[in-house]
Amino acid sequence: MSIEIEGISKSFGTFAALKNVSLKVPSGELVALLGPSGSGKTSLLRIIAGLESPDSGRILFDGEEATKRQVQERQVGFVFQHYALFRHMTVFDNIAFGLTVKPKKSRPGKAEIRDKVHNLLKLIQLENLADRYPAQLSGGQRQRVALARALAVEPQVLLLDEPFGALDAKVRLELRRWLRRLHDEIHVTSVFVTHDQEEALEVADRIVVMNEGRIEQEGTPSEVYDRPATPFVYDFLGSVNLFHGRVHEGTAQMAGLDLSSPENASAQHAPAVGYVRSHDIAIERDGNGSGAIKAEVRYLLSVGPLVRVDLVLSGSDRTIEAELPRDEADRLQLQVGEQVYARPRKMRVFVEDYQI
Ligand SMILES: Nc1ncnc2c1ncn2[C@@H]1O[C@H](COP(=O)(O)OP(=O)(O)OP(=O)(O)O)[C@@H](O)[C@H]1O
Repeated sequence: MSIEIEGISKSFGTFAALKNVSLKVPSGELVALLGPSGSGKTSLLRIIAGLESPDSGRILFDGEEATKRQVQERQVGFVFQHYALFRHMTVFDNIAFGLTVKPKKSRPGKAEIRDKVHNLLKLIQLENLADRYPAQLSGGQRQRVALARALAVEPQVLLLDEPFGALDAKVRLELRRWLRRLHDEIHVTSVFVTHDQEEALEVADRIVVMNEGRIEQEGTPSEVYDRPATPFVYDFLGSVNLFHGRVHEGTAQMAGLDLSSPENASAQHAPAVGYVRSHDIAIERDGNGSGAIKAEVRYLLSVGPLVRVDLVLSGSDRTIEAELPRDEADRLQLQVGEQVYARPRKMRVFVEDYQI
């Protein structure tokens, strides 16, 4: 089922949590709402669910107005960060719950419920744990059961609010990959709230980046990562360095670099900021050719397969951060305190309201 969100606004008292948000979620897609705390992700999810009503705007399911529909009529399944399973019920009974409380005329028979729960147990790969109680499961297993419980009633839409937020990093990683594979199998339209960029980039078909109650950008993971539409998106999706400068005679000049910027010829002397991701800064021993900036190595830190290098730009006290594969760092044999050259391989320049 497709979801259309048209011009939704929502305030709590005088605080505007959502400001005229519009979004289309095509049927069968897995969409991540990504943004910092307080950006309005959960509010939007709750409005889609019918747990909250908007002050203005409309929600359409498959093109039909659903704004006034009750939660029960919307056929949505939820998984929350702390979706407490029923403690006194086994895994089997937890998953079966939604089916057993259906009105008699639409309730499946016992045998049908049993088959369905077994199929779901297979789907979440917990076939052997049907008789356990929630307290006898790990956090990751509990969230898988919560997902199976949500899926048991065959929702048209699945809403997930930070479902892996309470789990440790390794389990989170496993579960998000598992969720991606699961979605490839079942294709239920899903909206997934997260503040974790990596999680969104890895799991979602499309990412909606939210900030202060508005959508900053939406697109495929590679679109939002490789072509951030705004400085906010650049900053939010991965570590980034800022180079401050000005536009002069059609060229953006920053930190001793000249960047040709024909589109910008009209914005003479406008302040400009160049954004470069840490992994797009190369370090060289000799800065042959243009485009390299002299810098001093201030700090080196190995993080798994990468080495983080803090560099102080020569002639200023500004620090930038480069990220190198470990073999590249080994080859360069960098030492703290020595002079090197930093070369931004890819820079995106934002001049006031528009970008180059
Ligand atoms: N029921 C409420 N009453 C008052 N303010 C609320 C209510 N619900 C949300 N807010 C406020 O609206 C803003 C957006 O909240 P929301 O939970 O949608 O953000 P979020 O992006 O999901 O953040 P988080 O990741 O921290 O959950 C926040 O400033 C929050 O304090």
